[in-house]
Amino acid sequence: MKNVLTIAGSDSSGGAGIQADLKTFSAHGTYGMSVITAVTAQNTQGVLAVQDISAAIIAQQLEAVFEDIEIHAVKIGMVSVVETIDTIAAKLKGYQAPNIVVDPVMVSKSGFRLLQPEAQAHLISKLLPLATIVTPNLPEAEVITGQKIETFEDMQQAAQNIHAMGAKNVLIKGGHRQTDATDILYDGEDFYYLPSVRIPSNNTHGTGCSLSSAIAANLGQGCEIFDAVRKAKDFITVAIEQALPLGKGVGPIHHFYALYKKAGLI
Ligand SMILES: Nc1ncnc2c1ncn2[C@@H]1O[C@H](COP(=O)(O)OP(=O)(O)OP(=O)(O)O)[C@@H](O)[C@H]1O
Ligand SMILES: Cc1ncc(CO)c(N)n1
Repeated sequence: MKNVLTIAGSDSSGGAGIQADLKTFSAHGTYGMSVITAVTAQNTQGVLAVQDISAAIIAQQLEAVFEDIEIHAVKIGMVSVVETIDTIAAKLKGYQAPNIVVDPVMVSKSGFRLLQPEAQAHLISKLLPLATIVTPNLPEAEVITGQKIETFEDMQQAAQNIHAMGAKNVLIKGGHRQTDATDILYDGEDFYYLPSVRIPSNNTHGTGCSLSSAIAANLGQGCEIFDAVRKAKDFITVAIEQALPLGKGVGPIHHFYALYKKAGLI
């Protein structure tokens, strides 16, 4: 059994954040752990409020898990503020954490800001150099690079620019593209296209969180980077196809569908 840690915010509706990450880890047969950076009051319709957790408690959560349990991969999601980023960067360096997946969460699907503007530059300078892979969506890649991204060529250019900021691998996600939902992986040498049609679903709450957690679980289980991303893309596509029409807004994806199907339970 491989042990995978998420460092992220809590989503009370269970579709994104820590809850999506832990469900994804379980669906991949890994043992999931969590360091909570913020508590959001959130549902399928939006984010109502956020309480950031103090840097001291974040540091103690990190110490609690790293001092006790071997960790094979780490996913970083919502980090809110500068102090949170500093704490995470220092601890992950100190413990020489392996397989770090950075999902540079900035704004929720409903448009609520989950990363303070003054923390954006900090995320770039402190977390990207630690990243085995960083997984921006198109608006996040635009903020990180300062360039407009529309075409596949723009996505490739952005991936190269973000790679130059220190991330070993870059996955530019195509969930916000107008046409298809093709993602592009760049490993510093080659580009790999992960093609996908756009599934006409309103229930895509937590897609980004779950994709990055799936990549972390796959890396923790020993996959090479392309395999880890390709398997995660397959997982997210099935999970979106079978998404749950829960709530009055954007419902969650189905984290366990692929697993149940494989086990012959569906
Ligand atoms: N409608 C869709 N059809 C097929 N794939 C999709 C769709 N929406 C998102 N995806 C895929 O889901 C993954 C997450 O991408 P997306 O760009 O939605 O992330 P995100 O914006 O960070 O998500 P979140 O809103 O949860 O933060 C990507 O692999 C993307 O291609
Ligand atoms: C806590 C949390 N993290 C990440 C996201 C992704 O948008 C979200 N909606 N909520």
